Amino acid sequence: MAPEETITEPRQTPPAESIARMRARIDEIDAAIIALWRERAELSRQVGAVRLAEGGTRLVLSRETEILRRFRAGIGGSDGTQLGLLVLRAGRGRL
Ligand SMILES: C=C(O[C@@H]1C=C(C(=O)O)C=C[C@H]1O)C(=O)O
Repeated sequence: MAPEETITEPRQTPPAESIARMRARIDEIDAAIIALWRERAELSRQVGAVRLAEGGTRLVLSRETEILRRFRAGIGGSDGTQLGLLVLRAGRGRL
């Protein structure tokens, strides 16, 4: 077989290139998480303000419990709970 006819394996992406591509996506994901975090905190703050203005409570524990359950189920174990607690705190403030 002439050299120009040699069948070669598809060129593997060099590790540095694939790491750079994955890191670019990680950076996009982080930016999305930060934007969503800020949006959620602002919405939570607004809901709290409306409820307080109507004479309601700052907290709704049944809803917080359900949110924490989702974080625990979706992320797993105590990390899920911890993250859920941080998300809640970002909006309604510390307990
Ligand atoms: C935003 C609200 O108020 C508080 C904040 C919550 C939240 O950040 O998800 C949930 C329950 C409430 O303790 C709400 O009731 O939806």
